[in-house]
Amino acid sequence: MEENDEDQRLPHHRDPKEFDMLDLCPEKMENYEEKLRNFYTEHIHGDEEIRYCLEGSGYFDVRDKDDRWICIWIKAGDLIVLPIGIYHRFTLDASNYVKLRSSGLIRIVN
Ligand SMILES: CSCCC(=O)C(=O)O
Repeated sequence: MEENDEDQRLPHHRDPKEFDMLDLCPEKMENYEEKLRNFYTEHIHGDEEIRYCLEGSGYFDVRDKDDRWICIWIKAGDLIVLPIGIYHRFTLDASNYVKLRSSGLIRIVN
């Protein structure tokens, strides 16, 4: 096994060094439109996804076991944990702004 392979199996989200901030608004983010489009395209990750909302708000849509969308509105003070293998997407609400603390290493697998 390559050293890198082993790294891929570590629970990155548990390492405080791996956390970063995501300031999602047109003024603060390069390629804002493209990022938003990507976030709203249904996808899953090879890691659990943990997001803590510091400011603003937005919607996570997650698929239930019958493939129906469940819409989760997150606001400042909310924490969301998406287990590995949960199809999801994200978009802003009318506030048009969200600031999230997030796990830094995310591997999009689809
Ligand atoms: C804007 S935070 C959530 C975006 C997302 O779906 C992801 O990072 O996988």
